[in-house]
Amino acid sequence: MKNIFLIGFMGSGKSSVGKQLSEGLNCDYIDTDTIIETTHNKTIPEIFAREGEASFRKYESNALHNIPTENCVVSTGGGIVERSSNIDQMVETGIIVYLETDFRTIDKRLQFDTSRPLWRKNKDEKKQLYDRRIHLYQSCAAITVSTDNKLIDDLVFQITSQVANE
Ligand SMILES: Nc1ncnc2c1ncn2[C@@H]1O[C@H](COP(=O)(O)OP(=O)(O)OP(=O)(O)O)[C@@H](O)[C@H]1O
Ligand SMILES: O=C(O)C1=C[C@@H](O)[C@@H](O)[C@H](O)C1
Ligand SMILES: [Mg+2]
Repeated sequence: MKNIFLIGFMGSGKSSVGKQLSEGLNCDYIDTDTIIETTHNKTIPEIFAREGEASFRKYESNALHNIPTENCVVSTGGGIVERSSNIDQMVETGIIVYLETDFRTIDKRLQFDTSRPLWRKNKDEKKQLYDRRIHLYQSCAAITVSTDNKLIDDLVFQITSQVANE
């Protein structure tokens, strides 16, 4: 099976959906954020605070470049599309699924979140980041699934059927 890369903004559900999707497809599961935290033995907020975002992006590209070449569902970090080399790798080696989610939905899902350094910014900055990134997600996705008002189970079902047609 080709790798399946889940992309989308913070809070779109890449990690929640990815785990269940991999179980349904009976394949391996990888979350690039988890790989980074395990490899460097630090939380993402610690990496951002001590080393900065640029360092985090290097770790993220390394994590992506070292995953197995097939049979994995990969939940990426929301900023994976910030580097074009990451996009190229995902396009060339797998099927990219974009979990499209309204900003208002994300704002609601992450209202009490403190684990995402880029979500701690003010609302205008977060909306600007969202507006800039949606074009990147849209431009590289083979499959787009809207997650607003959808249950994780239903998203897993929808993605499983759409991936089978690829
Ligand atoms: N379809 C959904 N319906 C309701 N809540 C959801 C849905 N998908 C995700 N959530 C909730 O939103 C929060 C963020 O989800 P998750 O961690 O899976 O997002 P993510 O896309 O992996 O974010 P990140 O880019 O930061 O890794 C969690 O509390 C999760 O339970
Ligand atoms: O959108 C982003 O840039 C991020 C999303 C998270 O998955 C983590 O990768 C980190 O908090 C950065
Ligand atoms: Mg995640």
